[in-house]
Amino acid sequence: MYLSPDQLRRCTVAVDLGAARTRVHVKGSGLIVDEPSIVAVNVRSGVLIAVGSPAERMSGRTPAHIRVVRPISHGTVVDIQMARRMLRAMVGERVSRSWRLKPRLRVAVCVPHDADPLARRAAIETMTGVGAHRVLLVDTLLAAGIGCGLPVEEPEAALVVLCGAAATQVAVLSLGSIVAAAKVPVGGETIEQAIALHLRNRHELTLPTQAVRALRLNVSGVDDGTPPETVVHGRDVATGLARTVQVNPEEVRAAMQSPLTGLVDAIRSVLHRCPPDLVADLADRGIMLAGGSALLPGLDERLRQATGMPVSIAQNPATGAITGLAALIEGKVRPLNMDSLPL
Ligand SMILES: Nc1ncnc2c1ncn2[C@@H]1O[C@H](COP(=O)(O)OP(=O)(O)OP(=O)(O)O)[C@@H](O)[C@H]1O
Repeated sequence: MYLSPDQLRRCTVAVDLGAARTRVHVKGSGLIVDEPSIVAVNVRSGVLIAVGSPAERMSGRTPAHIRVVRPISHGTVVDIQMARRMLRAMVGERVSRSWRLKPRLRVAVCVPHDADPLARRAAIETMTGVGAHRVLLVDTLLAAGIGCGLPVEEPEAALVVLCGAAATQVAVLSLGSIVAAAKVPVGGETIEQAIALHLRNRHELTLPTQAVRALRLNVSGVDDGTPPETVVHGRDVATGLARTVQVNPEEVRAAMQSPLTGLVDAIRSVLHRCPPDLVADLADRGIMLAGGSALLPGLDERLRQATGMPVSIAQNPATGAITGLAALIEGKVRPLNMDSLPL
């Protein structure tokens, strides 16, 4: 069964429910939401206290009656009620009401390539709960391929590596379909865990999640040369007291490298499952990196060395999937028949 371009063009809203960020594009208005997929809720009263960035800042700093919740995990809605409340709050009461009043609102949603029927159903129920009359599911990898400007509708191979927060998906696309794909549990969050483990072992320091993220992003911004040491504040593993240490960005970079081995293996396994003609196409075009974690320092170089193929980073890697989905509903993509995702 195929999703025709016409079916997608009748959608008004495109949604990417990511483990790290939720993105909503409304036809004619553009990207109206790009926020962390996090809510803070008062467990006594059930009241939503904060959504998106303000809720993220509360993470790890809340009293017992406030819980910070991530309703989406690994690209799958794990708490439908909370995901609906989060979406309503993010788009705003006025837009949310107009969705509910629209009698035939059609929404296109990205779902991971390997989403099982439960995960697909959860995405549909989340959107019907915020006013969607019909929900069309589009493979995130196809959307990302389109969003990165790859010619996915042509009879030639395009290799997209979508590096998200919790996982990385790899696919070879041709003729609007996925020829071979793989998913590995490697992403921005895995890298942060590796850095946290390194700091614990090397400096006997426990760092809050947000400090690890800041450290990683700090290191990402450092060009080659002699990077300055970074001062980090955490809790001493032995004494439990606050302590400050100086961390060399080079050691952080080194700690970030080990989880990436799984990524190279996934690319190799996808290429092994492709017909030789398609693999030959990729010798010139190479690998397209998308997703927020595509910006990890040295990732492109590491993949270049491991595969011997050219590697490029999408212009706006983090918004690749929503850009592609938006192009589909806005009718900006040349006609292509895409595999629809069965329920
Ligand atoms: N400049 C940067 N350097 C390194 N990593 C970054 C940068 N900007 C964002 N990231 C990381 O990218 C990840 C988020 O990427 P993205 O927005 O593609 O995820 P998502 O679509 O929500 O997740 P998933 O695809 O796993 O559901 C986070 O882990 C974030 O820390």
